[in-house]
Amino acid sequence: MFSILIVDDEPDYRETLSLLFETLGYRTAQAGSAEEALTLLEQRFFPLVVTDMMMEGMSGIDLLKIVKADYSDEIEVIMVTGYGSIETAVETMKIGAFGYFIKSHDPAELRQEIEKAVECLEARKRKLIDSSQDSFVIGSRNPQMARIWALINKVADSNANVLITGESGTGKEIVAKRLHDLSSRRDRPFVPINCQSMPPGLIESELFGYEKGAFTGAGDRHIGKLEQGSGGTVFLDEIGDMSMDIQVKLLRTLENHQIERIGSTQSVDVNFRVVSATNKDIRKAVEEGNFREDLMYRINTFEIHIPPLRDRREDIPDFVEYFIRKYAAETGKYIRGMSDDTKNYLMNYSYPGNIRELKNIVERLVILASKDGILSLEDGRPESGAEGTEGGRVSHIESYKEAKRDFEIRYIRDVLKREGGNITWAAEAMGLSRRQLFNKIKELNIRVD
Ligand SMILES: Nc1ncnc2c1ncn2[C@@H]1O[C@H](COP(=O)(O)OP(=O)(O)OP(=O)(O)O)[C@@H](O)[C@H]1O
Repeated sequence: MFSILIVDDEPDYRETLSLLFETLGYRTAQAGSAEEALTLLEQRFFPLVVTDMMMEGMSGIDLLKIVKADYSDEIEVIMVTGYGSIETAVETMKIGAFGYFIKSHDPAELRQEIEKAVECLEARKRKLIDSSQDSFVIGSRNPQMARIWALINKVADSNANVLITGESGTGKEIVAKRLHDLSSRRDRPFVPINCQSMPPGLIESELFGYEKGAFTGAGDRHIGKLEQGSGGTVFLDEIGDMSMDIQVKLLRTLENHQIERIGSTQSVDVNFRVVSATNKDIRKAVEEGNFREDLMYRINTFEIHIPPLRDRREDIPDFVEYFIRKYAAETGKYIRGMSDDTKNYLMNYSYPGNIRELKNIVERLVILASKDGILSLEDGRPESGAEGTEGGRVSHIESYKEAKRDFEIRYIRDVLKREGGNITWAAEAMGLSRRQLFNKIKELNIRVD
């Protein structure tokens, strides 16, 4: 249900608006001042704020300015005032209000404004979670993450280097791609490079390229990723794992905007923006002498920290819906809904592998869904019906904890079996790191053949 925050220092007027909006089918919350509204916005996400203009303390205009600065288009604001004038209406719209309503006017006008705003917010959301190949979930129902999306929108069209931090699977690469897509570099290449997966010798030639015959095995000239990304964005994933000597070379390139291919003495001008990501604590790496401080300052003009999925559970339903649509389209299956226990499981699970893990769980549920089109953990269990059931009915009710453990054991066993017992591959398929899977295997006492 759509939530509207009503801000007014007159309790009666707040109550009237609340009644009006609730009869229209919206959920409401009330704040008696702009200050209280800001506190509420920190705790819960309201896509729409309807605020009085003249209030004791901070005015509605001040509130509008702060909301637009912190959340930009993630939150729309409608300004309500007792004394309307064309000038104030124009002023509020210039600051970014979605609409304007004068208290003495017909409430039908306000209703229309609200409906327009809701339609606009929902259309934006639909566009963002459509199931086309390259789209992703953008925006958030979690206040902290909604602010991060607003910051992403703001810094995208600048040349500032951005460092994205956060646990594995939180969507750092998606954010990097979004920064690129929203920038004026969008028609030029987005070049991702994983600094962790490549052996140190290879990463240098991948980044800087080489001339024909530069070293044994160097066939034709190879254009490196930094040169390929010229005009566009280079995404340096897992930058915390970059070796010290490559860090020196990268820093030099960032300072003088030139590279030298290996085996060449000529410099080539390059103009790329760097977006980097790491799930390591880069400041600690600097303290421990594993990361250059000067490079850290170069790459993090802005730092964007993405919280883990378990700290923004409000977003789970949108992700689930998005991935169901994606995998239903891919598999050609018609999915009508999901069982209550599956919903509870998805809402309450801790997702150590974050969005990647949620994505893999939903993919699996869609693939294994039976003909009725209802997603069910029961279908997700390969050996379901084999034990603990009588005539298809569960003989005793397990505690939630037991059921979860049971699911995890079967799920991990099944994926391990499918990946031929290879823990690295199985971890990748599940959206976990190797270590996370290894710890789970130990904790659940699973035998790996
Ligand atoms: N906002 C999103 N919308 C749709 N899918 C998403 C979103 N964020 C992440 N994902 C999906 O989750 C998976 C992990 O995302 P991504 O690779 O960006 O995470 P990461 O933080 O870079 O992970 P790692 O640190 O392991 O490289 C990907 O498959 C991605 O498609």
